[in-house]
Amino acid sequence: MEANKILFFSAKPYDKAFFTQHNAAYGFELDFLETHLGPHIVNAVDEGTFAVCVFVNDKLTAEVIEVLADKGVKVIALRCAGFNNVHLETAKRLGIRVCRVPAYSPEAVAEHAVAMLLTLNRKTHKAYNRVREQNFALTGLLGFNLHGKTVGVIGTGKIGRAFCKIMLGFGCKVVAYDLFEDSELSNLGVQYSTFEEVLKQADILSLHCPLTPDNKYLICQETLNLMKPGVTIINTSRGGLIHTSNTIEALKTGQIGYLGIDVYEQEDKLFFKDLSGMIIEDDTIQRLMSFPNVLVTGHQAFFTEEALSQIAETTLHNVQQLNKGEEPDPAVILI
Ligand SMILES: NC(=O)c1ccc[n+]([C@@H]2O[C@H](COP(=O)([O-])OP(=O)(O)OC[C@H]3O[C@@H](n4cnc5c(N)ncnc54)[C@H](O)[C@@H]3O)[C@@H](O)[C@H]2O)c1
Repeated sequence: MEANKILFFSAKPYDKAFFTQHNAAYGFELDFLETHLGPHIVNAVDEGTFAVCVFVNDKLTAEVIEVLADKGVKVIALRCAGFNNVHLETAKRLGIRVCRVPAYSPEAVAEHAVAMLLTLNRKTHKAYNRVREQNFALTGLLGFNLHGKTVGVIGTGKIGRAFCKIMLGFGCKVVAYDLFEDSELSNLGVQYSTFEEVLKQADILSLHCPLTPDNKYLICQETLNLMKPGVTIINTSRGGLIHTSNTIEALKTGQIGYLGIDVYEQEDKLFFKDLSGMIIEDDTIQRLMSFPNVLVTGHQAFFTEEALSQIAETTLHNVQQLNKGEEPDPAVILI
């Protein structure tokens, strides 16, 4: 019988729910493992597995991919956009196809960035706790309007574009920096400028560019010094864009007025896990979480029903095409 099984790694209950629901139209055999894929578990992949379905923290090293090839696995299906965790050369050499979900819901991430901003500027995170203790006093909850403020956007791809449009709707002035200018956004009123100029003008800065070797620690002491005192920074992109200890110093001096982060450089040891009963050894995240003007969420910007539906649908569609010997869209196929 032809292999029809997809084996999932790092599977959470919500992955199981959305993939099971969408699979009704595809009819694959689905098997879900909670563990990450790595050398410790790859031997458990059984023969007859057509595809492994993986997420951001699974480790598809050359060694792991060689075992997958030995087991007859034909496809590595990433249920995310990024693919820095897959050794593509080995997959290519061994004839394993690699597909991904390049875009699922830019609005999900853009709207989360806005949610973080609105939480910080109106202190709703504090108000929520306060009223639960029947404290209806307003002292300490003074916020500021977004209307009329200058919002700096770094990266105006799919997510940055959606974010710019929302901010224009709030009546903000939007200044942006990208390697490529988007004429649709310029026509809507977004003003492109140099990176330094965006930093100098922004009351609020939101990061929407990918992390590359060239832009690691884009936000560091040097660039923080260019910004307006009391600037608000939102990062829903990648933790490595921000130099965390420089940021903590800038929070202490007030150079950063508010910080909202959905991503953190050392997040792979923390995020997507319930550590509520554990001692966290990472003092940096503990220091960050101790500031009243810092909001941390655990890489949840993508986490909407619409995005999870799209991820399941695109992934199953990709695997089905490869299973039938059809060639998927170039945007989804890496190898
Ligand atoms: N928090 C989450 O849940 C989540 C989910 C999805 C994506 N993301 C992050 O969001 C990022 C953006 O996603 P996208 O779908 O908009 O990507 P995209 O490829 O559509 O857009 C990225 C944009 O950044 C620009 N860019 C690249 N390097 C730059 C630099 N050094 N300075 C300024 N601009 C630069 C590119 O030209 C492009 O326009 C992803 O790379 C990922 O890191 C986070």
